[in-house]
Amino acid sequence: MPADRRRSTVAKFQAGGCQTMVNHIGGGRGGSGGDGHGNGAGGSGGHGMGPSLRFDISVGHLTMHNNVHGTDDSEAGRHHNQIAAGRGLLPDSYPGAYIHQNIHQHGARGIDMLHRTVALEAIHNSAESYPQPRCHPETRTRMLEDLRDWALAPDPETTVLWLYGPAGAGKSAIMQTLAGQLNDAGILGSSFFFKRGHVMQGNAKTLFTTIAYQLALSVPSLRTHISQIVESNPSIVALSIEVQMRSLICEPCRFNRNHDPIIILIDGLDECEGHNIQVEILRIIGQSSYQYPNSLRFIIASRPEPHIREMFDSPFYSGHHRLFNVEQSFHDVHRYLSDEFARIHREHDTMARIPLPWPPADVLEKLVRKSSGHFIYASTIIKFIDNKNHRPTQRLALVQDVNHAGSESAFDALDQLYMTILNSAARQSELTPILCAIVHLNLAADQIDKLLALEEGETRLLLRGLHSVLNVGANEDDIRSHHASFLDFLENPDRSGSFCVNTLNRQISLARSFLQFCAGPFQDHHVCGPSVLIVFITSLPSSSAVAELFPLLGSINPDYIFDPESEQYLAEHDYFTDIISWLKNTPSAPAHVIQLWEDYAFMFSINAMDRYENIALSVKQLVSPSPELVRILVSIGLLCHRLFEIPTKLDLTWTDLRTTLCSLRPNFVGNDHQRHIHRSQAASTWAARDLASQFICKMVKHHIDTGGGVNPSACPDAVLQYNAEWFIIGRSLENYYTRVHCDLTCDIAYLVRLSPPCPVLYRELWRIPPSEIWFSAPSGYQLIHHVSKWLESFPDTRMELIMFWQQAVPDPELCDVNSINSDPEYLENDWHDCVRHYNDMIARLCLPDSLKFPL
Ligand SMILES: Nc1ncnc2c1ncn2[C@@H]1O[C@H](COP(=O)(O)OP(=O)(O)OP(=O)(O)O)[C@@H](O)[C@H]1O
Repeated sequence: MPADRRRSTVAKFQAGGCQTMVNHIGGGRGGSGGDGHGNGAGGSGGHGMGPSLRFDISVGHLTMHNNVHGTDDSEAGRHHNQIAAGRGLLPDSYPGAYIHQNIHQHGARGIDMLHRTVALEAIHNSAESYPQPRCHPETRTRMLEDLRDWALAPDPETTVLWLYGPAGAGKSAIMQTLAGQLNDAGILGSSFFFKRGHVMQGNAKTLFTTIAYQLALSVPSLRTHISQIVESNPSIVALSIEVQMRSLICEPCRFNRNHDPIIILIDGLDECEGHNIQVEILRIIGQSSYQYPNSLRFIIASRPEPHIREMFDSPFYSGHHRLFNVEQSFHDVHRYLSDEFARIHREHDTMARIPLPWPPADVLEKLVRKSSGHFIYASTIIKFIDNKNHRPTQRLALVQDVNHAGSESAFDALDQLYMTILNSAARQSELTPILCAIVHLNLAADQIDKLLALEEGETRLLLRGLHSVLNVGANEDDIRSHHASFLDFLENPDRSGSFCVNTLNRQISLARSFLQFCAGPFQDHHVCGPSVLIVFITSLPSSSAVAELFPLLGSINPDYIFDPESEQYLAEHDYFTDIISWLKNTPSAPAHVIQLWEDYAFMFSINAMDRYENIALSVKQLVSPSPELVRILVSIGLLCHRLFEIPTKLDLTWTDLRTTLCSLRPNFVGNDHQRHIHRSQAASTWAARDLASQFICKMVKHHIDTGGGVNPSACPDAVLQYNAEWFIIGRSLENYYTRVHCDLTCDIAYLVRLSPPCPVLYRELWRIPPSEIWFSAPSGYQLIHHVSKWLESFPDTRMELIMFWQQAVPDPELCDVNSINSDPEYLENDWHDCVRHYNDMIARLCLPDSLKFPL
């Protein structure tokens, strides 16, 4: 559209372009004359035909079909003929009218035929849909402005706009308000508001005929063409919607003389019967935008149902549509609520003594938050409170009482909406466990699949029907509710009935699935941490009803409990105390399950004590710890291994680790399997020797198993580390393999340095293939450094091994000898730090000083 034309359109918009015409026509008797308007003089009444008088009220500027047969010569008729030439507008109570004779005079018999088939109630200001939802003043202003700008843009990049948002977000109110504004400006082509289940508005049969009918009346240059098409082929109204679109809308639009954009609004596409038809409508509209790119502009509003989204996401629509999200607006809802509360305060007699502001600001804020920025909640409570038969203060109190269950609830309308959505979903019985997991555990779709042992993708499939209340998002995103009120609804059995997620049976069933999942092999780091598990389990009543969960609580895979990712959460709050006291308070909780959790709590505190200041640790005085215990302590304190790695690194079971470590626990009641250490004075050094020997064997074995090659997936330590850091983007197993290999070489270096001079260990070091030593240059230099120092403790000088390793450097150039990692001073400092760390730990555990390494 040229700039000046656009200006004229906008000017029309701003001016409102309204002409008021009031047409008094009485049924049964001749109508009284219409009031004069513009140049027209008021006409005298026509000779009415009584019952045959018919109004078809439709969009503002267009039609009041006054089929007053035999009254063509009435004053009223003539008068209307004069004013109908413009695209005037009538007040809402008297939608646009101009009399049919006008059409007849232009030979528009086809329009008359069309008129008999259209769904007048689907038009934006139809009497039947009164009162239509409208935007409260000063709300959605920016959105409405953006929509108008898009619709009137002179050179649009797209001609189809999809306005989407969850149930009750306010889409229809926006579409109604926009239709009214465009109509006021005389630039609305047509509108169609679908209505679920309605005989005329609930299906696609009349969509395009209704649109064509309005176009014939709103765009003068199309009128004759549309009329002639229907006249020459009356059966068009019964042909396929594709043919109707092409013949009644696209073809005539080629004759649109003024080239102004023809704006067509379609609201509630998701309410049209049949998903396939909805998609078909989009296909037909999309096709028209290819074929007639500049004449038609469609604004289509719907909930974000997957099949509609998929159509817009498909290559067919790619680049041809604009997305327009009806976002939450807490500001708008606040505005609406405060205005409405003020009005209620003004209008209700019982409010005279209630001080303003009412409700107080904090209550208002809470209500705004509860709305989640969508209007459905806000408008529902206002309708409930604004009831002249009740005191608004009491009604507001009921709204705030979420547990209120009376004959009449504040949320009846809301509940009906949610029930309709849930009842129309497929496979409802399978839906409730998923809803339960969403509400209680905040999970993503793929996590729910795993937790409930569903086939991959099943949760997403089952939730397809609930996109208007749930934001399912990408696979790894938590599923969120669009409306906070939907969660309240699901949690209240009086409101959600069989969909309620808060019944004890449902919660126990979810707990069972959760515990079964955690009892299985470790699958995933991010499904659910122990903190989530503990919070959920301890939210269950401490009654015998939960007895079936005890065996499962006793068989959780510790990999889940000591998962490094959960460590921080567990450290922030004493979840272990919560579960232990919950178990102790629950009748018939078995003692061994309580002890197991006490052991876990103790192990966790040893693991985390030097990383988190708030971790309290109480230990018993142990004068002669077992060699196994010392080995584990060397692993934790000197080599800084974390608990989750120790079973793999030291080749232990979790039970071994638990029994050994918990022998330090003050009231440990397991098998006291501590053995006295023969050389208690040098327990640590012998533990270092044993561990060094174990790690050398591990390295040699890996070399043999992989034929000297690099095989990351055959290295359990690398796989473990790789999985533990699943959240790091761009990580590769190869990197972890290198890191683990480097750590192993470094561990051997430290352990050998701390070992007593031991010829057996010396011989074992010879078994390490040189390629393993130089797999990573810095750790090779580290090994040479510490083993050289260790060899100094031997009575005789043995430096052949060091020379052998040095000669085996594959390419000294490649090995960054100047790197800080091979600097002797750095190596010494690093080693000292580790030894000090270990010695501190021994002190904190109140173990004998003899266990410390000399520095
Ligand atoms: N801007 C607004 N100002 C005042 N009331 C509003 C506004 N937007 C929506 N409402 C009210 O909120 C309720 C829900 O709005 P609406 O029907 O437009 O939502 P919707 O997104 O079309 O919902 P659905 O997807 O269920 O069709 C209605 O009662 C409506 O009148």
